[in-house]
Amino acid sequence: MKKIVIVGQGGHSKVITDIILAYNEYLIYAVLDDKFDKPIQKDHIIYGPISYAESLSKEQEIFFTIAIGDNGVRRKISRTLENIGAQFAILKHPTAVISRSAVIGRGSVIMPNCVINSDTIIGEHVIINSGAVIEHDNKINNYAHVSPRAVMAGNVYVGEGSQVGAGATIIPNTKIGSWSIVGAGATVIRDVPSNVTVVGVPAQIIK
Ligand SMILES: CC(=O)SCCNC(=O)CCNC(=O)[C@H](O)C(C)(C)COP(=O)(O)OP(=O)(O)OC[C@H]1O[C@@H](n2cnc3c(N)ncnc32)[C@H](O)[C@@H]1OP(=O)(O)O
Repeated sequence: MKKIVIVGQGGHSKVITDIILAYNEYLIYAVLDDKFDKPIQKDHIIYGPISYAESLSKEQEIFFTIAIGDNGVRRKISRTLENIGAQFAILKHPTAVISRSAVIGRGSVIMPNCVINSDTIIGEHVIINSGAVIEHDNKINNYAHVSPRAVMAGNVYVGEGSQVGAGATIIPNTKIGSWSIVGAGATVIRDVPSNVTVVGVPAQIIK
């Protein structure tokens, strides 16, 4: 079995652990978080600070997953790990329904009960959270997060680092810029620029 290192030990990390355990592809080898000051071993798992990734990355057949929900922090850590040559796992819960023509980038996580339809492209280090529906021909860029039960209709574009809140709906042919936030429950009916927050039905910019 391939070894996996989970970076981050918060709520998001618990769900990622369940996804790893749902498959027999990876063995949880280490959990890294800066709440640990030095590496220790417990129940056959190494717990240590994130800086310990450098020694772990030199081992054979070892993969990393960044189990941190904050998109900016995930980007920062991914860059640090890339610089030390880390390889990233793609994690897909067995209940997710994913089209054969969909493409999923390294480091991305597809949570339980998601649907990802034809010709959709999911970038790197993206989170598609529980029960989200990503219809055909979407492009979800690096470090984005589609929260639980959000619905992206056909041909939606989500820019780098943006978060689509829980239960939000984006109508077809709509573009969300980079590092924007769509509030929980919003319905987006027109393009959203970069670096803004939108809420409501229909969604309006509040920040
Ligand atoms: C497993 C997981 O948990 S995955 C994580 C899923 N997370 C989410 O879905 C969170 C999505 N986040 C939200 O919806 C947040 O409320 C945000 C980001 C839209 C706004 O948060 P903040 O920037 O802190 O704004 P704040 O709470 O100050 O609200 C600003 C105004 O917008 C309103 N507002 C905030 N969120 C929403 C919303 N989702 N829908 C409608 N109105 C909203 C507030 O009532 C407030 O209105 P007021 O000025 O008239 O009082």
